[in-house]
Amino acid sequence: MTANMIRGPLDASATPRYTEPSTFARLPRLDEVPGAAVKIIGIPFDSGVSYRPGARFGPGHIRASSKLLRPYNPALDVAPFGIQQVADAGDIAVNPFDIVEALATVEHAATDLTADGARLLTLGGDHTLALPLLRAVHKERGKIAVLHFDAHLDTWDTYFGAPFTHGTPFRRASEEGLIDMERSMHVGIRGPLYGKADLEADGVLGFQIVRSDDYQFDGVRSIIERVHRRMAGGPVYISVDIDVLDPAHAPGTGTPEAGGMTSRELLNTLRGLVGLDIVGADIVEVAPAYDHAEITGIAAAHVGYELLSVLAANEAHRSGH
Ligand SMILES: N=C(N)NCCCC(=O)O
Ligand SMILES: [Zn+2]
Ligand SMILES: [Zn+2]
Repeated sequence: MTANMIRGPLDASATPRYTEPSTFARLPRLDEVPGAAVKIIGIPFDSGVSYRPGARFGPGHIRASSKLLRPYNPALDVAPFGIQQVADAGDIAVNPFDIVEALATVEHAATDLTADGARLLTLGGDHTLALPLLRAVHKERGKIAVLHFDAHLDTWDTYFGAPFTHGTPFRRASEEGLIDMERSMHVGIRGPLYGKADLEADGVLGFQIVRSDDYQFDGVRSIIERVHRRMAGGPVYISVDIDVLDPAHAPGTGTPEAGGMTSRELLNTLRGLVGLDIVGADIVEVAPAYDHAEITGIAAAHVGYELLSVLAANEAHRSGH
């Protein structure tokens, strides 16, 4: 596709920002364009949560909070919607009463949406969704490194005997052999655990941990270097649980933990990922009922914008634009 055929966001000086049904960043819907290299997909599912419900309303809230995003990202000197076609593919309708069925629906929809080689940016929904999204990516690319931003490990075994919950996706994914355990990391971990054994069990799986406190003691640059040392040289899937941010920066989430990173630290970390082979990403656990003044929605929208900017910068580099 040539550059002048690419459709970008609606022009805010011609169509005010608060008109039109919401798509992410006011991008076109997938059915309005011939195809898209990057597809944004909402998954309104929160049947896997252990505490406050409400992340099923995350996709709509993130879209509503993304209307102010502009086409040029000066931090990376890139136009995230101008290098390749990005489109909003709407929502996947999933069964809220049957988690196993919902996960199968997500896996199949993600497989269909990426059959043409497109990459997915998923708006959740709770963190259970990372499992079917990794299953779909694994079918295409084999074992993938996971860069997991979260206050929580999400490698617990079961909750009330249930294997598929928002606290267990990365345990199930590693058992299923989807993850390259030599190259995967949790970033932003903090807060009380059930016991020291949680960390030991996670270490046995093979994740490396960057603690939230490392941001204070080591700084963003050194963490970006750690990520590249660990993850370069193969496919990387990025999963962003919005509770990686401090509740001051993201109150609208189901299992908040004090002592998290700032949105500036997270956005700068994401900008540092240019050059990694990013095969897909998700933003999960946005629960608008606990949000105020769109604080969490705006943070999530900017996380999405930076992820799209990294994909665009990689594509610009690849195609020599
Ligand atoms: N927010 C996510 N994904 N997981 C939190 C699980 C914390 C718990 O119930 O102990
Ligand atoms: Zn979490
Ligand atoms: Zn999580």
